[in-house]
Amino acid sequence: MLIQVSFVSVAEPVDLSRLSHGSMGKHIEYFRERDGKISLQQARQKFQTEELTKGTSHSISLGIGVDPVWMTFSINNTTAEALLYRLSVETPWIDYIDTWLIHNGEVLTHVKGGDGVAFAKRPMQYRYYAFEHAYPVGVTQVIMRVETKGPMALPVQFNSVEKAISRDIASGYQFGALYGIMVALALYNLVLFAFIRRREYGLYGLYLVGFVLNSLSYTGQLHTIFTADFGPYFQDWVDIFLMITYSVAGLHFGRSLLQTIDYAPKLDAFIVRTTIYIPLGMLIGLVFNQLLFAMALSFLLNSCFVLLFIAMGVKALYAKKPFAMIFILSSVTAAICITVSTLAVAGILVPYNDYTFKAIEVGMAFEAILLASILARQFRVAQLEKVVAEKFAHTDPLTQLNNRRGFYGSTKSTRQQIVRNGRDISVVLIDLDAFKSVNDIYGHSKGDEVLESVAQAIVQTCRKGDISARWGGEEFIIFLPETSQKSAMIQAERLRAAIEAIDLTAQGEALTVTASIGVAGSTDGQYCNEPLSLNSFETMINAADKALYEAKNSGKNQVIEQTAITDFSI
Ligand SMILES: Nc1nc2c(ncn2[C@@H]2O[C@H](COP(=O)(O)OP(=O)(O)OP(=O)(O)O)[C@@H](O)[C@H]2O)c(=O)[nH]1
Repeated sequence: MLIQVSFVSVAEPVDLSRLSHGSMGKHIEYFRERDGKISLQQARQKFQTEELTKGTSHSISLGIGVDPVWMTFSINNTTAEALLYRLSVETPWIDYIDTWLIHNGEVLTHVKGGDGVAFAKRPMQYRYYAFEHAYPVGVTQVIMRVETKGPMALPVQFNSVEKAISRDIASGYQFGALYGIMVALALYNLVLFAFIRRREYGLYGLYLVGFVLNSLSYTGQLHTIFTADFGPYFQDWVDIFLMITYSVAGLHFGRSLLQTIDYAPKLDAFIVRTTIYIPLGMLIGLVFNQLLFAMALSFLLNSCFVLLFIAMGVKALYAKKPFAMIFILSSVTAAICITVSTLAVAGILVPYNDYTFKAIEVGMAFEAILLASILARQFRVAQLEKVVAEKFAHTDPLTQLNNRRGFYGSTKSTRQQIVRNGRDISVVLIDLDAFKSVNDIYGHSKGDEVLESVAQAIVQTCRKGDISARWGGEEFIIFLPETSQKSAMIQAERLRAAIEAIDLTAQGEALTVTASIGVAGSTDGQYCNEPLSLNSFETMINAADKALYEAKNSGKNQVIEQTAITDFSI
């Protein structure tokens, strides 16, 4: 009878011959240690006499800042020999875990661990609490006491050692893939930043590095690799500072990408202040050794992070910024995934399992990739803008002809070739007559229309190979390769007539436009009695200008060539 009573409240033992691996969550019964610390003996009594709560999912998730928990489950080794199994609690932040194995009423072993215990003293040098034991034939009761300041999420796993090792390998691959993508993206963006010096690439790189460090830290991996011997005190502080690196870099990346300062100055200033004051508050916490205070601030920043991201996206959408929608999509996805993981860890609404625990990482990876796609598109837009800017640097926006810079650039190679071959070049300079009065009488836009029409007339009159440009306000120039001054005169006269014939009306009346034209050029490869040289081009333009001046002074609407000019020494 007594034996029967003692098993009433303890769940059926798990048969090891049928279990090579799995979660113990649904086999566990537990109670909370509400009235001060109790001994193992007292706990054993409670397990036998009190009503216990049964686990319902893979993890016993009870929330943040809760009383210590006593848990128990039993396993039954029905084989003929002891079996080596690994017992683990797969949350790395649990402060203290004590496990007792009880066989035939005797305590076989007591294993202490948790991140409150120095890494070197933990039962396995591992990122979370785990130990291996050869379970003897028959029933062994496992009793655990867990105490932690952080979230009480207790996914208890019981695996044969082979299975435990293969789970380790699988999780190594998963983390490797995740961090591999993140680190590759981070390096790529940091390299881009080093070469093209755009802040958003650098900040995005830092954001990704921060994310990886944060993940390494809260999954306990950092402390098994880099900071194993630094002690739990150091680890706690490192954890909370690493937690905020990605949010700080991420927020500044968002500001820089969306240029929030231009259309949401208050939000922008709030973000700047948040990313200064919260880390500052944490530093003060460090100086006064107030871990809980600093921890609360880091949680606050990380919770605000996603909300501020969404707020930036919404503001950008209202301001009709490109990429705003995809920015919102990425941050909302991340927010949902972070919420899922947080609720699962806190034991509220969402069941705890491998997927819900890792949702935060999947969400962040998804967000990182979407943000990378924004940067890639932005890169493309910047390239297009550069091409357009380059075009405008050489083109007059009103007439679409070359400007001065475009003119020199596009004539250069032809000039060099002609000079080498001893052939002819000519220059025609055109200045509209009394153009000021067109603006004054009919307005500036009519003046613009005239300039466009003249540009068209020039393009239509030019032969293939001629290069025209807007030289100044109402002045145009044409470079005529393989053309002697004599031939240039004929072409200039044709152009003068074409300009005069432009069919324009203003205020219901015909508007006649005329131009004065100066021409200068070489004959038989000679210019000013010397073979053409590259220098003679400037001299030729000046000579055409003088001829133009002459045309203006002697009645306008005419073409004059440089022979009328006697002084070439410009
Ligand atoms: N609409 C318009 N006007 C321009 C532009 N660039 C320069 N102008 C005008 O062109 C006029 C040039 O005037 P002036 O240099 O006195 O020349 P003009 O009236 O043609 O006189 P002459 O050359 O002596 O026949 C000025 O009124 C400028 O404002 C432009 O892009 N669009």
